[in-house]
Amino acid sequence: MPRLSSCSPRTVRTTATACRSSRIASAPNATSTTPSTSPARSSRCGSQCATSPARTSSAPNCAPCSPSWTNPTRTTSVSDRVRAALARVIDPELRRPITELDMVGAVEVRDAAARVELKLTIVGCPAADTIERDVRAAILSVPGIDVAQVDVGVMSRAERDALTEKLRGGRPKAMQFGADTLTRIIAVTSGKGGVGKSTMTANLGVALAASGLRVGILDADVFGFSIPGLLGIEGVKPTQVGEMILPPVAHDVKVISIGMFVDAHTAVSWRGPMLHRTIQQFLTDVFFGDLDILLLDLPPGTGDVAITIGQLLPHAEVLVVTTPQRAAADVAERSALVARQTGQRVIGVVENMAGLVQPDGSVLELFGSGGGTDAAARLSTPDETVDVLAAIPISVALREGGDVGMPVVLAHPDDPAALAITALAARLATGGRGLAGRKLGLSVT
Ligand SMILES: Nc1ncnc2c1ncn2[C@@H]1O[C@H](COP(=O)(O)OP(=O)(O)OP(=O)(O)O)[C@@H](O)[C@H]1O
Repeated sequence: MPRLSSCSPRTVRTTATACRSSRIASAPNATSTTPSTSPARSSRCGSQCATSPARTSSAPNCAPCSPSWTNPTRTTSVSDRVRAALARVIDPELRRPITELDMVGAVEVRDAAARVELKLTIVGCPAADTIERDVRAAILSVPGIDVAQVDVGVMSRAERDALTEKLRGGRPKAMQFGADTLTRIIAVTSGKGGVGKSTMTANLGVALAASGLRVGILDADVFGFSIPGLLGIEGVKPTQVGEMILPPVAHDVKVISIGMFVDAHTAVSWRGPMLHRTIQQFLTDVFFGDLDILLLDLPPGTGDVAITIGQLLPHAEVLVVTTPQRAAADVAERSALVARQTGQRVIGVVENMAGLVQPDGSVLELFGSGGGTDAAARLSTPDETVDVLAAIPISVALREGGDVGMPVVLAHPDDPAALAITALAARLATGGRGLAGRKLGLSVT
C-alpha cells in the first residue's frame, strides 16, 4: 500500500514568548496589508523588549510587548466580540470557521489590545500565513481594538485527534461515499486515451463550483494523473492531520490525486491490489467534507481502476467522453458497458473536440462527426435513453488554459468551449443532490 506522506514540515513561527517572536500590529491598515512576518517589525519589537522586557514598547507601530493579559481591564463583552469576529475566519483547507475547529485558544483584551492564541492543526500548516493574516484582520475589525497580538502554536496530539473525531462526526473511519451518501458521484470515463476526459473533469469541476456547489475531484487516473497541473496546483502537497488527509483546494474545488504523493517524474506502475487500496484510501482518509458533487477522473479503458470504482462506488453516475470519431465512440461504449455491469448509471455522452470554427465561419471537422450521437444511441436501452449532453468544440484557449493551470471556464468564459462546458455544468447541476432515483438495495422479506 502506498504511504501517503504528510506535507513537508515547516517550522511554525510561534509567538508563545512575548515580543521576540510575537507579531503585533498597531493599526488595521498596517497589519492587514503588511506581512506579519515582516523582519523589520520583529526585530524592532525584539530589540525593544531586549532592553525593557516588561515595559510597553515605544517604538512606532510596535504594540505593548508584554501587557498583563492575565488581568484584563476591559469587559468580557469585548473579548466575546473578538471571538465572534474570529468565527468569521474560515480555515482554507477544512472550510469551516476556526472557532468551530477549536483552533482558537485564549482570547484576552486589555485596553485597545487583543491577544489571541491560534492553534494550527500541524507544524508547517500550508495555510498558516493565510489563517494568521485573517485572524489579525478579524481582531482589528472589532471596534475599539487597534492592536492585535496573535500567538501561533500547534495543536497537541490529543487536540488533533479530537478534531479528527469531530470532523468525522463521531463516525468510525470508513468510506465517505457509501450508498447512503447525499453527494452525487460522477465518474468521467472514456474507452480511449487523449479524448479530453481530464480537461473536461477539471473544467466541469470549476464550473460547478462557480455555480455555488461544493465540489471535489478525485483524480483516479493513477498512471496518467494530470488534474493537479490542469488546475494549477502541481507540486502542492495535501496537509495531513492525524490519519486525515486534507485535499488542496484549487479554484474552489477540493482535489486529490496520486500526483500529490509521488515525485513528478516518477512513473506509477502498480498492479491491481495496490491501485485498489490507493483509491480506497482516497475515499476513506481524504476529508472532502460535505460535497454536493464528487467528480472522478478515470483512466482510459476498462482496467483495474474502472473495476475498483465500480466495486466501491456502484451508485456512481457515469459521463462518457468521446470524440466525434466513430472509432473512439466504439471504445467509449465499451467503458460505459463495464460501468453499467457494476450497477453504475450512464447519464450521458460528451462529444469533445467537435468541429473547429474557421475564420471564414466554416467548421472544420478534424475528427469527423457523429461519434457522440453514435455512442449515445448504442448506450440507450428500452428503459434508459442516453443523450449527448454537450458537444465541446476544439479550442486553443481550452488547451492553453490546461497548459497553464487556469481552466478556460474561468480564464475565457466567453470562449465557445467554455460556454459549452458551463452549459453542461448547469445541466448536471440540476440533477440535484440526494438519494432520489438511486437503487437503495432494500429487499422485502
Ligand atoms: N476541446 C478541446 N480543444 C482543444 N484541445 C483539447 C480539447 N480537449 C482536450 N484537449 C487537449 O487534448 C489533450 C488531451 O486531453 P486530456 O489530457 O484531457 O485527455 P484525457 O482523455 O484525459 O487523456 P488521458 O487518456 O491521458 O487521460 C490535452 O492536451 C488537452 O489540452
